[in-house]
Amino acid sequence: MCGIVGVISKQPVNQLIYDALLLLQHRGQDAAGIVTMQGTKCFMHKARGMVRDVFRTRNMRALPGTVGLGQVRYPTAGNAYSEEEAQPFYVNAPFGIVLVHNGNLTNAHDLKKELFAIDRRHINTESDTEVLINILAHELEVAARNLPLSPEEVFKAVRAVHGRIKGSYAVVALIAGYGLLAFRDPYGIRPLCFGTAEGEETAGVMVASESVALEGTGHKFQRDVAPGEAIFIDTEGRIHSEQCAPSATLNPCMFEYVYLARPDSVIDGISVYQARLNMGETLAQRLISTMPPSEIDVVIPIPESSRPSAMQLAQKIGKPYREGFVKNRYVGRTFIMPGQGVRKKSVRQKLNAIGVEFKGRNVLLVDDSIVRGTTSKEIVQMAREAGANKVYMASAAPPVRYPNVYGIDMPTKEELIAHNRSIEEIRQFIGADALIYQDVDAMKRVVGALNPALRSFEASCFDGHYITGDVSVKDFETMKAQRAAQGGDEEEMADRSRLALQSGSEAG
Ligand SMILES: O=P(O)(O)OC[C@H]1O[C@H](OP(=O)(O)OP(=O)(O)O)[C@H](O)[C@@H]1O
Ligand SMILES: NC(=O)CC[C@H](N)C(=O)O
Ligand SMILES: [Mg+2]
Repeated sequence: MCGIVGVISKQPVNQLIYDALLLLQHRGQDAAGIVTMQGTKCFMHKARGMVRDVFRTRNMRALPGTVGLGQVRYPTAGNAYSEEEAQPFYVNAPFGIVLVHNGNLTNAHDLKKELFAIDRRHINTESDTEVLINILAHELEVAARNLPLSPEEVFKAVRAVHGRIKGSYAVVALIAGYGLLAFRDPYGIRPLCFGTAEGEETAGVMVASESVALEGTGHKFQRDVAPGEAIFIDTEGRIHSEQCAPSATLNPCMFEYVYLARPDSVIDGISVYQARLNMGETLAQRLISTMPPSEIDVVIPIPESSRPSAMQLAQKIGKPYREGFVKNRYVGRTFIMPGQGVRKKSVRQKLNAIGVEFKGRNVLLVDDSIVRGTTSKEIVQMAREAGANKVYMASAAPPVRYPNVYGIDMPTKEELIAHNRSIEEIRQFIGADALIYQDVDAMKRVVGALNPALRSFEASCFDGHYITGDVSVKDFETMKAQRAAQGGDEEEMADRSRLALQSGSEAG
């Protein structure tokens, strides 16, 4: 996941995009970038780091114009440490295009070769987003016959793009002098929505990954972009839209509801907060059928994302909900940090136990998910060090057993604690006295119940079913090789750690 935003307004958009990116910071902590457009001229600033570190006053002043877009990056392809792979990407022909992307292309490698062999386009980085912008550029070149470029020609190009790229993608692009284009993959895996602002001075349209970015910047949520749909907002602010995929279906990523998104966002008609409450409720039912709640003295969430589920679970089993860990708000989200060394170190820097909540008690720790087991292993140990009698652990999500290829950085099964391990083996690894997991079907049922029109979710990391149907063993091998090629440069890791620790997280 990454956070993306695009806006067309009557007023300068630099501050608006900055504010929206701050609201999306929880989706990417590695790099940030903004492009604005004045007339047909584009102005760009992007760098590694969190939004507050990347944009200084002088950078903001150098971003004029009433049209623009931005991104916060959480790398899933290429290199986390490369400044060149920070987004937005730019190509000068045709027209001048700037693009931001949330998602992951599964055929980026083949497309890269194809782009050179057929289109004679050179790709200079390992980023799948650079591939994507070049595919869009090529298809716009083919579709645009006469000037001026029409919305129909833009949609024709998007139809061709859907035909070539595979995987997950929510995209916002600027076409210099013409407007803002947004589209979502035909499976609707990654989120994208848009809203409008009223008023003589402030009228405008914003497209963003999450509704929280719209609300927090004074935009009224209009609707989600449909899977396969493209929306083109011309420089006058007129909204054109068209379905550009022949058989689109909605399969939002389940991990957005589990962990990625902010709880105050609504994605594809489902409140993320309510989804987490519901997961807490079914987890409670499962717990009651596994062990007598009378053995538990207190329920303690592992901040931040597990709070709604833990709260609901505690209420359901009739036990007190207490805050036993304090989160250092100046440490970012650990799961989306690159490199296991940094993640491990950051758990202890991020969370600290309040002794009085643990001493002599049987505690049930609740987390939203257990992925690599980094957090739970450390936390269980911290609870014991704080004097807990028994330490039970519950996960509001089912075991994460399969790699994700759609924009969550867990490309290899070997790094997943639940891969090829029984629940008992995982329990031993994290050192808990008992371990309870959510059930996959129960999770789909209770989250799905919040939008009856929704038929399915992209939940491959839990059920091993890859919705796009074209992910092969070769793709996993390629991702594994890419990861290995990135290596674990210790200096870079230390650098990353410093950056992450210096920056505050805006995560909900
Ligand atoms: O098993 P692991 O590999 O440790 O990954 C899972 C943990 O990582 C996330 O927390 P994170 O600190 O990223 O963010 P949060 O503050 O939103 O909970 C998630 O909420 C779990 O706590
Ligand atoms: N998490 C994402 O959406 C990543 C976008 C893109 N694949 C990148 O690595 O930059
Ligand atoms: Mg967490």
